[in-house]
Amino acid sequence: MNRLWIENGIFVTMDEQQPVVKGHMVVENDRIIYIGEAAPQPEPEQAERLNGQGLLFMPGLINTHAHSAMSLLRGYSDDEALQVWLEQKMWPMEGRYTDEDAHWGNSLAALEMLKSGTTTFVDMYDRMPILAKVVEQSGLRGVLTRGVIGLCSPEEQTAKLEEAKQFAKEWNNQADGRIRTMLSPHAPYTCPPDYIERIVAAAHELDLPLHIHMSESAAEVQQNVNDYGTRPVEHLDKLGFFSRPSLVAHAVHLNDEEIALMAARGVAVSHNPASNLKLASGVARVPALLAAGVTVSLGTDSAASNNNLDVFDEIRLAALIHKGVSGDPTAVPAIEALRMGTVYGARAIWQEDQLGVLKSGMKADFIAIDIDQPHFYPQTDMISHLVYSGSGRDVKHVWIDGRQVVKSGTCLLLDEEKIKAESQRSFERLLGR
Ligand SMILES: N[C@@H](CCSC[C@H]1O[C@@H](n2cnc3c(=O)[nH]cnc32)[C@H](O)[C@@H]1O)C(=O)O
Ligand SMILES: [Zn+2]
Repeated sequence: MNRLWIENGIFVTMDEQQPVVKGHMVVENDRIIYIGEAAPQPEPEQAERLNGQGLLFMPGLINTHAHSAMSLLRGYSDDEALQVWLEQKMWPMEGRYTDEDAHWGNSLAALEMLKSGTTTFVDMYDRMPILAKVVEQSGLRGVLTRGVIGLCSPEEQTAKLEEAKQFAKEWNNQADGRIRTMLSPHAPYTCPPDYIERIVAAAHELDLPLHIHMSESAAEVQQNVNDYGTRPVEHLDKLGFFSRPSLVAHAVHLNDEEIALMAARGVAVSHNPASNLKLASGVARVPALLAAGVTVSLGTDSAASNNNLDVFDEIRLAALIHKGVSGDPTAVPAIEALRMGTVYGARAIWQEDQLGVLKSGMKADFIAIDIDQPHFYPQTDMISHLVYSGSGRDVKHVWIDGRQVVKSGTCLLLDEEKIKAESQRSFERLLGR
């Protein structure tokens, strides 16, 4: 039995009932068992005690769209349009990856995510067993899916789908339940309709959710209309995609009918503001999506189009850019942006009953921010400070499933120096291959 009793802390809970608590939190094994202003009664026995003075505690951040292994390609191709970046820069480099490269890219991402306060992430890529092992070791929580590109022979399509199914079956609920799995056609423009239908059928067979890149650029939407006579949302709907719980990344170019259809089907969105700005894909219609009742969460996309994995950046961008493009300073208020990185993230991966809120009975996935720094003074509205002044660099401690994984900025379960050195060597080998 492990017990942790935090005293004297400020807790930004994301719980509508008591949004900010100054006081105590008690964790037993993987769960929060108490949070409140008064000291817990009776006093927890044999608990490790932590003085929360100078710390702000909040739910761990949830990154709902990433490609961890691509961390090795950070800074390799900047300032290009999506299709050029993807087809001419990323794919050739990814084609040269070995298992070892994937391991170091994934480890680098795990290190960066943990240290900047992400406790759960969604990842779509290949060589997924390698990432699953990194998740297992690092203590992270992940929703993992072997993404498949269908621009290949029917035999290769089948082999990729089988690999994706196998991975999903083998790893679902592994790592003490911290790993969940999904299936994912990469995008409507990289998977022919009949292949998407086969993937949807497999998701029904295995009872899994689906993930996909959708309506990221205007060119992609136009191509979908030219090739299939419909825009991507209707196209996927006709293929049965939304008959499964689904999470779509980007969703930048949507019309009102598409937003209404997504709301009706319960489709969740991973909004990736930094990646969309950098690739000049456009700005997603987040206020309209939220108004329609669509769950909007936040993702970094990969470090090759971001170029970091700091979800605080996405929170801040989400709170800023929609004001800028709409001319309405009340668009996406701070608290709503913070929800997108926590509660709505949990909802987008169908784990809102467990994650995203600090409340008795929830999983003990939480982070401690060092607020004894100039940019957090005067200590007034801490939600405003987190969104508009904070960053992942302010994260001091991280717990996942009640286990401390980052202590005073150091990852307890990963070898930081080795990961940095091996990532550097992997990248140099990739360049020379
Ligand atoms: N290599 C696999 C597919 C891996 S899915 C992950 C893919 O998503 C690509 N990717 C990363 N970010 C984006 C994005 O924003 N839009 C579209 N594709 C992306 C990434 O380069 C990678 O090729 C196959 O051949 O089946
Ligand atoms: Zn992506």
